[in-house]
Amino acid sequence: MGRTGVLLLNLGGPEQLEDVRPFLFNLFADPEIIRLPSPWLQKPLAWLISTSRASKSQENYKEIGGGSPLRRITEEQGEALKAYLQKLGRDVKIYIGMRYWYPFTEEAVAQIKQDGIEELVILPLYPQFSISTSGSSFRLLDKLWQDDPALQKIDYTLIPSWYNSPGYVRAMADLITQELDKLPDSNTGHIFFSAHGVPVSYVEEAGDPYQREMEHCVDLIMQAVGRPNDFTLAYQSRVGPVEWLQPYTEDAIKGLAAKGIDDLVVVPISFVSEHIETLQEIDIEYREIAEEAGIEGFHRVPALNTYPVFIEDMGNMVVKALESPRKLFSDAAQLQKEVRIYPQDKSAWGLTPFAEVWNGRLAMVGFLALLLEMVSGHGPLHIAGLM
Ligand SMILES: C=CC1=C(C)c2cc3[nH]c(cc4nc(cc5[nH]c(cc1n2)c(C)c5CCC(=O)O)C(CCC(=O)O)=C4C)c(C)c3C=C
Ligand SMILES: [Fe+2]
Repeated sequence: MGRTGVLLLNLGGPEQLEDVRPFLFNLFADPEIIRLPSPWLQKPLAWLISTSRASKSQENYKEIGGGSPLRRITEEQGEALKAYLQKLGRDVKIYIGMRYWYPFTEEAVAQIKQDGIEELVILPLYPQFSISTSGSSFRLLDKLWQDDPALQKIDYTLIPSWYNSPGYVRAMADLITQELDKLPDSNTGHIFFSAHGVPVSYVEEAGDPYQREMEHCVDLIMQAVGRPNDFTLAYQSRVGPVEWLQPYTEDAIKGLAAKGIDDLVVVPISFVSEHIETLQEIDIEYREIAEEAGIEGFHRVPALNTYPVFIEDMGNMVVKALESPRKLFSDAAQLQKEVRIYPQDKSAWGLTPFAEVWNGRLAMVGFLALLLEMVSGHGPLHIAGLM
């Protein structure tokens, strides 16, 4: 058996307040996050949005202690995974590749190369596939692999999504039932799945399987919970002026309050670690909305973090992948056929006269928009919901 590695892919988050603006720049510079008709606009727009959004975003990070816990938790997950694999007799090196902050995916891949890894399992820490998350990381890996013949020698297996993996479903059901059992009447708590949203166009135009996988995932978890409780799936954290998947979490909470629901058991479902959208958005913002709307019991199911049933499931997925190398890769190839991940590839590249004129005009508009924002605090980016 050759040297074996597991690459855990994640989003990354700012560790201190000074990191927030450059982190946001990296995020918005990704065409899988903001889809523009021309790649030339990507960086100017990323600069504009990150500059104008930074202070509001910093306020939110301040409320959770000044930075994201994502790196720490991902490292803990990696250590727990390594220990579990060791128990199974597998000596595996774990690498963490974040998409928008340290340790960057590029650094992890350079280390994998330096360590002479021969067999690699690539495991995104997103249970459901989205163009905007796992898709973006896969695209980056694809580019790194294409540019480097040494990487092409690695025997790798990519796990595109795993929302239906039995251990993951069981782990989610365990944490939900533990929370339900704290209620005076465990059968009446309304189970409220709050998933990170994506724009509707990702699903309807680009073929993102995210919503389909999310709905299937919720059904599987509810079957595993095996209780008579009612449930809702809603989508949170929308950014910008376009339509995102509905129902929106805040509207769904208000709707349930109007129906007289007393106990809401909120389940963060699209992500396996605590992060700003659980600790700030759910625990502070949505709690306030729920309480103002008259819901007395707002309970939150913790994220999986290093919950042993979940870590063991990750370990079992890794072992399965190692025992059937490249088998799961065909799923990913199929996925790439179904999902139009790279719409920008279709547009003409190069500094054509058309592109030059429009980039110049848009840069001027952008600059004026930013000035207006800064002077008045009520410019077009506020109106568009990007600040
Ligand atoms: C499955 C999870 C996620 C999906 C889908 C997703 C899509 C998505 N996100 C944005 C914009 C932002 N995301 C931000 C932070 C952030 N997002 C996720 C997860 C998903 N995003 C995580 C784990 C984090 C990091 C949290 C941390 O602890 O630091 C942010 C920055 C925070 C903020 O300013 O609100 C933005 C912005 C878009 C536009 C998008 C789909 C197109
Ligand atoms: Fe996000």
